[in-house]
Amino acid sequence: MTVTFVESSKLPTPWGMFVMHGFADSSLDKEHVVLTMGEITSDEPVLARVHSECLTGDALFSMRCDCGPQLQAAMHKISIVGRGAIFYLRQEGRGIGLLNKIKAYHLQDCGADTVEANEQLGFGADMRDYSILKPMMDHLNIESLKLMTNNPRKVKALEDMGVAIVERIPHQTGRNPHNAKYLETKKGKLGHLFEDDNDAQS
Ligand SMILES: Nc1nc2c(ncn2[C@@H]2O[C@H](COP(=O)(O)OP(=O)(O)OP(=O)(O)O)[C@@H](O)[C@H]2O)c(=O)[nH]1
Ligand SMILES: [Zn+2]
Repeated sequence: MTVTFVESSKLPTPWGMFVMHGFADSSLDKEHVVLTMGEITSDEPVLARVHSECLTGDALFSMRCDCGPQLQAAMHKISIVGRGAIFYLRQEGRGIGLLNKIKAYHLQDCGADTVEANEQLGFGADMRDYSILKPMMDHLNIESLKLMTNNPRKVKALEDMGVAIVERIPHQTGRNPHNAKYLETKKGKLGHLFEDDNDAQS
């Protein structure tokens, strides 16, 4: 795995000015970005979101999942404190890719849940590899994270790689009638921690 820094630029957004750092991942032929705001290199843990690419949710306004609202909420929370980082990892469809995710959605349209659909396609429930994160953190001199996530397996996977996570910050938002079953499956089969049935913006 070789992740190398390429360039940084400004990225103005509705939540303020971020700096966008681009990285090339030669082993997967992928391009990742990290959005940062404020001074992130001090010892103080960095408010962070490790966000897995979801073209449908992040860019196409899909209501099948909660990814788009989660991304926007993370940018909003970071803008409030004026300091943080969003690692936007190109792990579409929990690592199976966009076209396989569409196949999985088709199976879900026919009654499977999100885990069963992956399994029917011959994949594990979650195929993500977070090892790309550490070289990006090292390049940016980010030492420890306050991680916005509901997924304890993500926290464990990062900690097992040596990423210091000082706090997990619940990140519930974007529930709607189209993703209610999906969120229940994430809670029941993937261990996601949802505090109640309503959005709990924190
Ligand atoms: N294979 C598959 N991937 C999905 C599906 N719905 C969303 N995804 C992908 O799931 C990834 C996001 O993972 P989630 O399980 O929603 O959440 P998480 O990142 O593990 O946890 P949080 O940090 O709490 O958001 C993105 O890459 C989405 O493209 C689905 O039905 N099938
Ligand atoms: Zn999504």
